Amino acid sequence: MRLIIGQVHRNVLALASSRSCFVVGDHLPFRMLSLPRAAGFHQSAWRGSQAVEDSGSALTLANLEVQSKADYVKKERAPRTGGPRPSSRDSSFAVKPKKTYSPNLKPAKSDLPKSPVVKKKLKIDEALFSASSFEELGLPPLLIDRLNKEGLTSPTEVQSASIPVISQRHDVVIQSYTGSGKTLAYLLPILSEIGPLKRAGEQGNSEKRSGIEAVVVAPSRELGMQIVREVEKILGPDDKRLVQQLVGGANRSRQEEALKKNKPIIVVGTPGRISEISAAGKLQTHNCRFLVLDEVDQLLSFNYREDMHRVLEHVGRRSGTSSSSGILGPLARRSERQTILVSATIPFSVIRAARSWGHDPVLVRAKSVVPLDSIAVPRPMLSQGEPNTDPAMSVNQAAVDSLPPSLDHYYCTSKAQHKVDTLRRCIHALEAQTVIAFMNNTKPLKDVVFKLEARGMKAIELHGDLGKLARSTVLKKFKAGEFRVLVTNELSARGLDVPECDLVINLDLPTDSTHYAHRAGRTGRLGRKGAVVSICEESEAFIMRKMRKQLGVPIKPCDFTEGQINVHKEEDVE
Ligand SMILES: Nc1ncnc2c1ncn2[C@@H]1O[C@H](COP(=O)(O)OP(=O)(O)OP(=O)(O)O)[C@@H](O)[C@H]1O
Repeated sequence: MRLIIGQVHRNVLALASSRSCFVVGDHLPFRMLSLPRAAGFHQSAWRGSQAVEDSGSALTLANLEVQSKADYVKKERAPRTGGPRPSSRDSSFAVKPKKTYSPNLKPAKSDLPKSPVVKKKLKIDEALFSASSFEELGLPPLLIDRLNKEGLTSPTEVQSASIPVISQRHDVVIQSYTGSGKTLAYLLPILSEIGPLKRAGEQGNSEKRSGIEAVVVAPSRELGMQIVREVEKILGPDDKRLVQQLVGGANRSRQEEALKKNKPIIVVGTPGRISEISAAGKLQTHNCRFLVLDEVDQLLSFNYREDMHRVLEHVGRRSGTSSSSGILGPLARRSERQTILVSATIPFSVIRAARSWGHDPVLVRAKSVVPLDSIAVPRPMLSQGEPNTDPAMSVNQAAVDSLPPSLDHYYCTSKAQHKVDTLRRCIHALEAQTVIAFMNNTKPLKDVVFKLEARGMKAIELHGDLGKLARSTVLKKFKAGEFRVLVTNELSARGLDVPECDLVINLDLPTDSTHYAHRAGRTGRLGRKGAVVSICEESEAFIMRKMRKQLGVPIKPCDFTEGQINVHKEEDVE
């Protein structure tokens, strides 16, 4: 294996990419993935990756020659390049019979949720699930029992692709659209090897190891706590103390006490709190086998660089391994752990970082597994596949691949002072029951909540200025259906899983297509239907048209009158 050592050292924490990602190292060639061993079940994907490399074009499911269920994805995504979607899809919202709703005539109490709150059964698109079972993926029987007890019987596509590859000890980058089940895609292979549910062959190793065996890092407390709940669910009530949250905003000394008392095998936390406790010598992660960065593109942004540097330097560093002054530097230490990087949006800077950190790192997507060194720097393309001369108009491939196929996208224009009214009309017209409305700042959230409540629509705000307890209470109440609208900011854009959410509204436009994609992904979870409506001022409509081109999806202009949505004639994609 050829190492460009100098390059690695020079590039530690170098800033990279327009999205302010930093990378450790730059060019490290990796051994090619041994096909029969690691990706035998994805030969077609492999062939596809070769083609991609040759053509130098962006990596997509389509050019990976994926057949069968991938056709489903293709069919769903085909209209994104311009033409209108099949009418059956539009019919969910656009072709509803006219109702007699009139904002002036309807009494305010009609906005109140029907009481008592009855949770409707959510229809899940089965095409998202893989043909194989958890048994076929080689998960241990105890773990499968626990999954079945929680009602989880079939893996999703991304889980089917990830579990065998992680079990074969590859470092991986997992990219799959929002709500496709990425959390279990990395948790299940980890819990197959550590803790009380692990496979029989691993039991003998338990004495050799002690302490924390997996560290999961997430950018927000909410996401961190959500992952903790997921681990607790799988471990079951008797063993849930084996996972410890280390999120910011919570009492640090209590977390440190719990580490000492409960001796967890897995910790989940935010970068700041993990590095704080680690620096204080209260968190021993040197023997750690797994490091997961969930929402990796955000974690590698400039804001987190110091804390992430500590995490990357310490997790999985065995005592006795040479320090950073050693000739291999950070690479030697990295070799002891398996690194798993996860997000719906994987920019090329993350691929570059993963190449420099990993052993045989591979990119896992719902239908494919490809070695990272086969991925060329993407060339900007227009959505129609033509070469691009204006970088601002290029398709943002990372964002395109992150959008669930089951979403309908719309935008409408409104004067700033009428936006909340438009929001209400939109909710009525689409008959949405669980709505997340995004704004860019914290201050106006309260005002929107006040206006909605004044009209009898139950709404609540969520933002970072609320204390930890208040934040979790708000989320709990919203998930329980006590409020119809959650008015929030970017804090909730990533990872938040509220399966019932059937409508996302942008009351302020997101800053770019990646932010649009993460916000949009709060609905349409796990193949469910969902709609995204952006409410903008007339002068901002061009931004929506631009975003439509960058994302390659139809974002249709519309308005809401007489209690229904009127979709305007599809504009040609310019
Ligand atoms: N195999 C499965 N069977 C049934 N439900 C599942 C399965 N896997 C995951 N889920 C559920 O699907 C939902 C979405 O999963 P998850 O939050 O992991 O998605 P994600 O891909 O990480 O989304 P995001 O990119 O927004 O973070 C969760 O409610 C999770 O419990």
